[in-house]
Amino acid sequence: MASVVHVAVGVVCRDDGKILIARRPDHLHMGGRWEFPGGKVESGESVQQALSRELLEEVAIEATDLKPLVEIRHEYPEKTVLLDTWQVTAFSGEAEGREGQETAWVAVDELDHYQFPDANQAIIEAIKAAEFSD
Ligand SMILES: Nc1nc2c([nH]c(=O)n2[C@@H]2O[C@H](COP(=O)(O)OP(=O)(O)OP(=O)(O)O)[C@@H](O)[C@H]2O)c(=O)[nH]1
Ligand SMILES: [Mg+2]
Repeated sequence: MASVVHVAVGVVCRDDGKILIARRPDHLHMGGRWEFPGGKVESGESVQQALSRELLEEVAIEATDLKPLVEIRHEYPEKTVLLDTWQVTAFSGEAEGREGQETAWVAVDELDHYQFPDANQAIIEAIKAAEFSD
């Protein structure tokens, strides 16, 4: 059985309710599509540590408060991912694509206008559901 890639994913939420998305570089898996920033959990790291590291490396955001949102397991033809997704409710720093990626702050009801990897539909639904329970 192929192994599952454990990925820490951050839904960074600004005070005005907008969410940070970034465009995946063309040469990567799901290149050209928009994503929530994050990356693979490395051995010896907790998922929170991985997420904090990835947010700083990719979009210059220092997360100061994380809460679990949803875990999505998705099978792509080439690999299976576990998207361990957290809401970043407090952070410091100005978001910028440190790896040259385009970034955008998007209202929840505009997320549907962007093309994400297939696994992300379930994350977007969880974001919409969380909005009403806050
Ligand atoms: N970061 C992130 N990855 C996602 C999302 N949705 C999704 O299917 N993935 C998949 O999760 C996998 C791992 O994410 P990644 O490429 O960001 O990993 P990483 O930052 O550690 O990259 P690296 O391996 O180049 O160092 C990729 O196959 C990617 O396509 C998402 O919203 N955010
Ligand atoms: Mg990444």
